[in-house]
Amino acid sequence: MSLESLGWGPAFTHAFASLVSQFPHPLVPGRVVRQQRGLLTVQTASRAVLARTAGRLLHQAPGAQALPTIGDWVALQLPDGEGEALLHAVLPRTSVLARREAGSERDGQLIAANLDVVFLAAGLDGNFNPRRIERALSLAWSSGASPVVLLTKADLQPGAASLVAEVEALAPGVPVLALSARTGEGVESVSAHLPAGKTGALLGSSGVGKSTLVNRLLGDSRLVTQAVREEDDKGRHTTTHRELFVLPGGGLLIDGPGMRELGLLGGEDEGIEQTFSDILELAEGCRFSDCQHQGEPGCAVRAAVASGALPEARLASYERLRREQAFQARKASVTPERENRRHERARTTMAWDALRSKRRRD
Ligand SMILES: Nc1nc2c(ncn2[C@@H]2O[C@H](COP(=O)(O)OP(=O)(O)OP(=O)(O)O)[C@@H](O)[C@H]2O)c(=O)[nH]1
Ligand SMILES: [Zn+2]
Repeated sequence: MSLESLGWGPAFTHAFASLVSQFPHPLVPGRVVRQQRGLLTVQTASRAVLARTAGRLLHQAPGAQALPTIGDWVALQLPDGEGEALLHAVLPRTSVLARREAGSERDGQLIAANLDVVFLAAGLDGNFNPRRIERALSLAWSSGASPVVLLTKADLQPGAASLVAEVEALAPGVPVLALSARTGEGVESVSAHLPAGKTGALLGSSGVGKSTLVNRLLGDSRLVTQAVREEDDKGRHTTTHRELFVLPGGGLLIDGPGMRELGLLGGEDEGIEQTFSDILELAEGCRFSDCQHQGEPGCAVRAAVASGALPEARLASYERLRREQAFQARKASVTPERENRRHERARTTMAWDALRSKRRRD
């Protein structure tokens, strides 16, 4: 596989050449094509290897942003035989998509690097929310890549055309495509935005149809590119990896369950987020990113209540809903083992009670 087909260009050649001279051992360039937590797979011109980040890079890196992420071009020291390669350096990025952590001193968490296009997918079914698209757009713009909005599940929405117009109005100059991964309608216009050698990332909350779309785009090549799915130690499918797929037309697309955990695009609490977007926006101004608005210093939400900008009753109903939701989430997360232990304890208690009452009778 040539580096050019993975998106390599003259700027990288240049950066790599000046970097290599600083290392005593031979290095080869490659691109991070798969990431599962800290485990990276790097594709070089000759092969794909697992790579470990060199200790020096780990310790010298000024902040998390300097560490390798999916889409990065890196300099590797290949192993003599089998085994892991050592990743010594990350080449300067042309763009970087990071989760924003408002009010925090820390760097944003990296999502992907060296993107030309960021596809923001939103479903045209029940949860359609232009506000969320707006927020996601600002994140995409700040990456340095160009956003393209994908309105999925168009087959479920007879009024798709007017919603496209609505989104176009809030995002002047941004292509807005309606498509259906189910019928295939509009899917080819997605590939048209990703010519050979260009890299895109697909972002969107769970259920908007990202996997279905990727399957459509990949066609038969999915079977080749899809590696064995990892399982964690409990045999569950892990949901954190990101992968760079080569589309039949030569475009490169980063996707994976890890691409949906973008706070801005909403998750399970998106109903609440939607309803109380004003509070969430205020909360971005809180000093602590995990502020509970319970009297922490620098709390922008409490400040808004104090100034009268946010009615106290509205904050109270938001907090009540959050508590209910947290309770539901805890209930849902009772694991079988925990459930077993509870039964175990109940049986033991019953045995003791029986023994005690027997003693009393004796
Ligand atoms: N009607 C319709 N349903 C679709 C379309 N695309 C996906 N779906 C359905 O929507 C559901 C979610 O699709 P996925 O492709 O798994 O969504 P996802 O965004 O990958 O979700 P995660 O894997 O949880 O991140 C599935 O039941 C799909 O069959 C579409 O274009 N039209
Ligand atoms: Zn606060």
